[in-house]
Amino acid sequence: MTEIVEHQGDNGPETAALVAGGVVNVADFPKPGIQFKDLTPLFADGETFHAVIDSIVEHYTDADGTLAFDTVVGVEARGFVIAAAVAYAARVGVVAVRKAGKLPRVAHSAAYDLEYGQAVLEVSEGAFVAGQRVLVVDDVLATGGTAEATLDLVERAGGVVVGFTVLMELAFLEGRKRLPGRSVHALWTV
Ligand SMILES: O=P(O)(O)OC[C@H]1O[C@H](OP(=O)(O)OP(=O)(O)O)[C@H](O)[C@@H]1O
Ligand SMILES: Nc1ncnc2[nH]cnc12
Repeated sequence: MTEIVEHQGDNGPETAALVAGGVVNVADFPKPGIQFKDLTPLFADGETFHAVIDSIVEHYTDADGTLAFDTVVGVEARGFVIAAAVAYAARVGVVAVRKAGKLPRVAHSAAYDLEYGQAVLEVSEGAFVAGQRVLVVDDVLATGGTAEATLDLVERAGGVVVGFTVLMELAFLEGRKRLPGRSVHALWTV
């Protein structure tokens, strides 16, 4: 069995503890051998969800209140929950990067592997103004396939990725190795 080593995460031990308290481990989902991290309890707890979203916005806000991003991207489906809340709290817009076949006006597609399968992600025509600063958010960083594909799509669509944030990073799957030179931010790392 993999030994789980807990680290505090980039926003400090209090935020890491909040995230940790909202995650349930489910063995053998969606396939045998996968330890699935279910963050739906975190989303369902209003105070925790609020604190976690505020913590992300604060991380990208400097001392005089200036935001480091112009828009937020969420990755289907769990990333949508986080992205919409971050965008609302920061008073910016939100862009959905979707699984194949869901968008009516596809500009770019990217096929990728994730921990338990393969998929294709797509971004809409006109999703970004050229040079727009983009924060990409998701719930989990595992192997990094989803993140690598999403960041590539954002850049092909004209956005400038200023950061990638997740609530939980499974460091033993080494997702950061797929994201060299990227600013990766995890609230809780195991
Ligand atoms: O780092 P990786 O190995 O690529 O895995 C991380 C991705 O896997 C999950 O999404 P999933 O595709 O299961 O979609 P869902 O949100 O629709 O459940 C998760 O929300 C991340 O997007
Ligand atoms: N183990 C895991 N738990 C939850 N989401 C995931 N996405 C990829 N791997 C995952």
